Amino acid sequence: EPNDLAHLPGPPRTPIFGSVFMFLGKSHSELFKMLVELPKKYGNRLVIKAMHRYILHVYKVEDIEIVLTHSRNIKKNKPYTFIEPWLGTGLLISNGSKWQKRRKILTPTFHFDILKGFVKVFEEQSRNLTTMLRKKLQESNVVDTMAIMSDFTLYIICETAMGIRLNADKSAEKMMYKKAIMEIGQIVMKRLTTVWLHSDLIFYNMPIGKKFTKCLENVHSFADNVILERKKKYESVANEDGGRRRLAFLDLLLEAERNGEIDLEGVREEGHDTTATALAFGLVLLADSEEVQTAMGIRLNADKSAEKMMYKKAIMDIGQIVMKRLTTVWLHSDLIFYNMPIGKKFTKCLENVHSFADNVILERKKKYESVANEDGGRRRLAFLDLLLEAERNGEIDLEGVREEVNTFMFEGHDTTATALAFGLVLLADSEEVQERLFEECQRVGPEPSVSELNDMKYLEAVVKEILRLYPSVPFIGREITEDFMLDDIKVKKGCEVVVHIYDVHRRPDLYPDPVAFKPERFLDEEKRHPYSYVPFSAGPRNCIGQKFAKLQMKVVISEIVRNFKLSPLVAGARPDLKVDLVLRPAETIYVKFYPR
Ligand code: HEM
Repeated sequence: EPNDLAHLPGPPRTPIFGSVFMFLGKSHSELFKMLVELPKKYGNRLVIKAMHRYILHVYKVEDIEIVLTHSRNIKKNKPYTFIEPWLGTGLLISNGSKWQKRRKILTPTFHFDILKGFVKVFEEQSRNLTTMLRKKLQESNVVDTMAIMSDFTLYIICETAMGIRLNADKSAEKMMYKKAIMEIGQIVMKRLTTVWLHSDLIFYNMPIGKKFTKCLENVHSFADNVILERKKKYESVANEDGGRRRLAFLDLLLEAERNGEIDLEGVREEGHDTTATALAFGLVLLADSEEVQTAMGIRLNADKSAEKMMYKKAIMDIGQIVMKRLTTVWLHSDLIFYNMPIGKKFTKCLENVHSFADNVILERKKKYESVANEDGGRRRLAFLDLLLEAERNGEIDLEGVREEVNTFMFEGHDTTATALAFGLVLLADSEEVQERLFEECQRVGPEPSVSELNDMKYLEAVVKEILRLYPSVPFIGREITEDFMLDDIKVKKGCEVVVHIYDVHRRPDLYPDPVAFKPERFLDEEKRHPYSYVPFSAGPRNCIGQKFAKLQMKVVISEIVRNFKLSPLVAGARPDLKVDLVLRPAETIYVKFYPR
């Protein structure tokens, strides 16, 4: 059966090797330029043959829609297998039922409600960044954008998703981790474009493969430490609480209080309701039971026994008094009741039960807040806790936890960091955009809430335009597992399809004056094909962290614009790019900062 792809245009193919030779010996930035040139030479659908593999590259919006929305062709293509030793088959790389199950477990951890809690961390880290920058500017105005942004995003992913604060004593490990990621990206690209390095046997026995192994050790040791640290904390809380699930009744109320859904008085009332119910059923002794203690998330230990006795006695007395009052008609009057010894005793008893209940609330609140504050005010079942809980329940093993931590630690920081680093270059080059943003920030005031951030339309347009010009993941690929039609051509099982996000975003027919930085493009509700803008991909394998990424970008960009004026080293200059796992500048990029 003839292969439709064999007839599509593309670089010259030799019978056995296909087109692999054209990539040999090229630098990473030369490779990037070559890739960008391909559609100009060969059109919107082209094929590169690598040995026996047909790799279809698509640039047409309609084709991109078909590929990305296909519900069963969700398997990632060959290059992803080269990063499997690092990320395992975590969410980015896995497929089939494993991917489905994991996606289901992890989706709630990036729910909008959870993001709202993360905004505090975004803000705090943005303030730390501006403080750091102000200090730094006393020596020099020239700032390495990638360096500051990758620190910023790494702090954030660790603090929000992992529940771990990276402080000064971890800076050596952090540096090693970041350096290893950069090297892994370069090595993987070298391997991809050098056909004999595809063989594991050859690759791992050459210096480049040995270096790769060394890098893996470094990234894994960093991630393992994060897991270990959080696991220790998680288990210490879980064990203290007798292995119960963490969001006990009282925690839920305290959480609601933190979120402003209920006030402290409400917490007290709810807490007392339980007492009241217990009373009503005459189950006074319930206060002594495991269940009540579990619900409240506290342990009544020996040093509380006096208070506990007092509480139980008070409850007994209250029961007796209420019955007496009920059956003695003149005691129904508050005026009489509270002025008689029985009423005074009642008041005393109330004080005792209230003080007991209040202490329970206070104690748990202290513990709850110490955890919540340590974790930067985030909600408690963040990403890593949820995984650890799933591990406790036997839904995932520790290796699975590792895969996801490695995946999210990388995807969750490096992508956003590069977008921000490029974004600062673009902003620096346009005073006009900075001023317009500054005005919008002034209208809202410092520390905008999530809904205020969402209302900042110009900020939204700026973030979109940054990701149009510099989509952190410039291309993505699939291995076809089920034949499908791309309009008139049949794409068969075993082929690979590559979607070029970067190139689509710069097509002049879709974006007039495509290389210009014009956030205004996204202000008018002009009808644009939805698949002409896909920085986060689309369809079933879209980015799980897109809201997280955009919100984080908005917070830090507005904080920077509020505090600094940026200017370029060379007006109008745009960095050369290179192939890597994410879009990277070929050289370090600098921007000048001036305090406002
Ligand atoms: C500006 C920042 C970001 C961009 C441009 C971006 C882009 C993308 C793209 C294009 C994909 C599809 C990849 C593919 O098909 O191979 C993807 C997937 C993914 N992203 Fe992001 N991403 C960003 C930030 C984040 C963040 C902050 C997180 C985590 C907190 C994250 C986690 C993931 C994961 C886990 C996947 C795989 C999802 C799946 O296959 O089910 N990303 N991202």
